[in-house]
Amino acid sequence: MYNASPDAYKQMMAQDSVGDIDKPADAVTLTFFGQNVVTSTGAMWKKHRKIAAPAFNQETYADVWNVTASLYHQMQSSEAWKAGDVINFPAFNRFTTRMALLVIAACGFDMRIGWEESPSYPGLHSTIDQVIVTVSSNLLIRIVAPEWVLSIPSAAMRTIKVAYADLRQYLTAEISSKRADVQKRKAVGGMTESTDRNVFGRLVAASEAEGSAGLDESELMGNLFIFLFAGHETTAHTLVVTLALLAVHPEEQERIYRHVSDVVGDREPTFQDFSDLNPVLHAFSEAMRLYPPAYVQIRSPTADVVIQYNDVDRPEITHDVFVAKGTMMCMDQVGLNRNPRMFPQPDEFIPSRWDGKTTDDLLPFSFGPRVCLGKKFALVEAVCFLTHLLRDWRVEIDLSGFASFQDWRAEHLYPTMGVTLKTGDVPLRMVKRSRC
Ligand code: HEM
Repeated sequence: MYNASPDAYKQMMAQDSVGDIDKPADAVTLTFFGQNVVTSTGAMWKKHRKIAAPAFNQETYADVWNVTASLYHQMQSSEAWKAGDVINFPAFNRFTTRMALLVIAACGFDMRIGWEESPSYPGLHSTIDQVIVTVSSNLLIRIVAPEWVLSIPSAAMRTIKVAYADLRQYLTAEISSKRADVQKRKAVGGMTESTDRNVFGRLVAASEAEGSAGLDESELMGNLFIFLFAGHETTAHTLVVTLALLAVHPEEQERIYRHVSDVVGDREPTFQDFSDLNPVLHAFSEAMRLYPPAYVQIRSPTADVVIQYNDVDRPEITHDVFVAKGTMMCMDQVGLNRNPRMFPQPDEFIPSRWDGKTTDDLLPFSFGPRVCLGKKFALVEAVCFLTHLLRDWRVEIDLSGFASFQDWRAEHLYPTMGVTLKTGDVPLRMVKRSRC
């Protein structure tokens, strides 16, 4: 059964894993490093969520802002950004991917890698940032292909196989070093460090706990992997799409620029500004509505359920839909987010449609008890990055060779559906604003 009704989606997801709706076990595929908070169901999911959730707090979000801002400034000082006042980037998504990866590495794992650094670790075949990018950009092969496919003697398969082995080796070494660190502090009765409270610290500590509250080694590994992956791909793609859509809607971009200038003037934007930067947030939300990265959620009722929806022509009338136990439900995020009943002119980029709405209305992050754990993390990172960039640069696209924006969009913003929904390389032109 396909669902593109936001009302029905909210009703179903409100019961997700706590009522009569659950993830069907055979629809879950990201378990090759071990069960984790995304893949597990029932009591196991509750345990994983309880362990990881406290790591997502105001202290973390302030860190996300500061790390993103610092990486932005480092990026600005790098060679690629010194090419002049007008710079053409053939694949701007590489910048947003690197940004999002380094932010989750720093704020989730305390791996503080500079913009131009590529740390290598003993025994790994490439630098750790390359390893993570190779692993996450080849997830689909890993999911759909049987294990033996990785042994096919081809350079591509070897690269993937080696990257997976390297990531496992790296995470194992990081776990040992974190454990040794915590033990040392405990032995001298020392205080816990703030890094013990980030998601990595909490997961490692939980792996030391005994009984049903603890994580076994495979669950620990599974969660570390999922946070690295979920924590960067989705944000990176939405960021580049936001910039491309603002490039073809210069009036929206100018509105944001004026707002940012009014709020922060010439000073450095800070985390305290976050709640005053709604136009930036709304541009990101609107891009995510049009291109929802997690484009489908599969659910199945564990008992017969009844869903209500309002009549299309007479919304005051409610209909019941009976959904039998075991029905496979495909929650279609593209359909939900382009449903004209909730989003008039659904295919248009209209950031102001989010004015007066709350982030509960942002269905691309899901809804209910299993709403995305990294939602605010992603929003803070996005608002910080976009605020800095759009204040310093005007973003444009090069339409030469294209009859219209539609043609450009069909070529460069064509979504492909792999593990997440993403586009190919997005070429963008940056034109320096006079204040920098
Ligand atoms: C634009 C960015 C993001 C989008 C659109 C997004 C979207 C989603 C969606 C739709 C789900 C529900 C999936 C399902 O139930 O089948 C989800 C779950 C999750 N996300 Fe995100 N996500 C984003 C960023 C992040 C970040 C930055 C992190 C971590 C730092 C993260 C961590 C998680 C986790 C751990 C879950 C599982 C929650 C649970 O099942 O209890 N996400 N995300």
